[in-house]
Amino acid sequence: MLTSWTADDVRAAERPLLASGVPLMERAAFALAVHVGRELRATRGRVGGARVTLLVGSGNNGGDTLHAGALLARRGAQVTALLTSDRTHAGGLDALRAAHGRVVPTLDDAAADDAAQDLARADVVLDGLLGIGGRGGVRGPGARLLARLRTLDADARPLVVAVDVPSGVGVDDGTRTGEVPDVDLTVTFGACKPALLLPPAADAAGRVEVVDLGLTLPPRPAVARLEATDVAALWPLPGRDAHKYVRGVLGVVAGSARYPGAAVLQAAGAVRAGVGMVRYLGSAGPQVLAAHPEVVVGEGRVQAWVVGSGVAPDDPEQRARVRDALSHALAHDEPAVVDAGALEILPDRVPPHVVLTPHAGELAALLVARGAHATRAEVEAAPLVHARRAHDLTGATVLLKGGTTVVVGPHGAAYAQADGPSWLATAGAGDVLGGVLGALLAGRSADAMADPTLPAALAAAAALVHGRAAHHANPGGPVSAGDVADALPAVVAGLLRA
Ligand SMILES: NC(=O)C1=CN([C@@H]2O[C@H](COP(=O)(O)OP(=O)(O)OC[C@H]3O[C@@H](n4cnc5c(N)ncnc54)[C@H](O)[C@@H]3O)[C@@H](O)[C@H]2O)[C@@H](O)CC1
Ligand SMILES: [K+]
Repeated sequence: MLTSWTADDVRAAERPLLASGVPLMERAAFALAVHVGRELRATRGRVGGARVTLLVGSGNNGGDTLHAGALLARRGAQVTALLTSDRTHAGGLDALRAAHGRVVPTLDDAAADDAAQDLARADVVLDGLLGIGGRGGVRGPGARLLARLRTLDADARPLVVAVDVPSGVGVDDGTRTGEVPDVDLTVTFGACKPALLLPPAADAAGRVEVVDLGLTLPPRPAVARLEATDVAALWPLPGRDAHKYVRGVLGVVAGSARYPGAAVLQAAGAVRAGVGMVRYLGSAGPQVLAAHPEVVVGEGRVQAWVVGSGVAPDDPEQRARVRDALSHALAHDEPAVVDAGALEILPDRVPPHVVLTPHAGELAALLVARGAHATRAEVEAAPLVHARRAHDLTGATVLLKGGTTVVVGPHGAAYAQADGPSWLATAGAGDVLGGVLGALLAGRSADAMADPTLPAALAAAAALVHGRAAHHANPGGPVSAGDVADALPAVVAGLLRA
């Protein structure tokens, strides 16, 4: 599992070490210089003679950058520091000067234009404008330099390394404001930060290297990302004496005369993910049975529900079934996945074993229906913030679908899963995901009732498996939702061996 901590968590963890005289900045700068040196050796064979340009802000992030620049200068690099403030970390500046680095104040437009030539000639640029102390987008001279860097021709573009985080990202919430450099590598100190996992900021971060500074961090990360080796511990495994009812029965209320495919695909996701049994309720029974003879059509006992996919607004009977299923789930402590059409008929408050699976537009509509202001674009610009708002307003666990899927649950539980290829953005893929998640909740129904944060972990696991199934179905190329479902058994088997 990848784990990240907020700026405040990191500061609090640094405090006792700094108080006892541990030279954290020197350690951070040394590790940064090692990583940059490695990149330079890989791209041009050696560090000696390499042109290194430092973008230096007013805080300690700039201090790290200047110290790393000094170390690189001592290894023979030609280092230029572009200062963007009349305040600069004094120790870092002294170190760079002592190592014969060049220091260029870059405070006005003319100076920024001259500096643009430095940027174009550089082998590597270190972004040391803002770290965990940044508030809002980069302002002033730093923003001018980032604009110059962005508009360089592709063949003049140097390697760009972010110091701690790409400047201009919301460190804790993954937003971006104003100019944010698109970096190749982020060297982050003490712990990974949420912005390096969350969309849209993480898209700017490139490869992430975490430098261990020996910090003692709080037990619960701010945002996590499950990896392949985490799935086996979450997956419901059949015991020796298992039978279908023990393994979990999933009630599927999906599809309508107009959209029978949603029901077929949702059943496919659940069946292929290894649920004990699927019970289907709705008018698409013949289509579901034709595709999946193992499904049972009609009412009966279930351990979890998935409701709403492909339920047309003009299908009062199916909407009534969705309402009944939701009431049953709430009255009998059965976990439920609430998708698409069912989001509109969600009760005001629900427990966290109800998992909502909206995309950005549906999440915006859900928030608006509860009196909050949100547009689809705002949700996409700040997925964690809006998923958290939806959790706060409804009580539900929220899985917000997107290129990176964000999951939020109670007690601050949050995950950002970036497992699928862009090809996964295809009709019906969300129905398959709902089926996979329903299968997990049915298989771990009692556990999900006992541990209110488990549904969020299961939702993240479902997103991981779903994304990997898309890769597996057709590496590097297009996939249909059905292909994704078909790939599930092999992907799950592989993950259980991991
Ligand atoms: N606390 C520590 O001991 C350590 C900190 N380290 C580094 O220190 C960084 C944090 O340092 P700081 O707290 O000084 O914060 P930053 O260096 O992130 O930036 C704070 C400075 O930038 C200015 N500023 C804030 N928002 C701005 C904006 N939007 N545009 C322009 N200027 C803005 C502030 O006035 C302040 O002077 C970390 O990210 C990391 O790089 C590392 O050296 C490891 C040890
Ligand atoms: K930075």
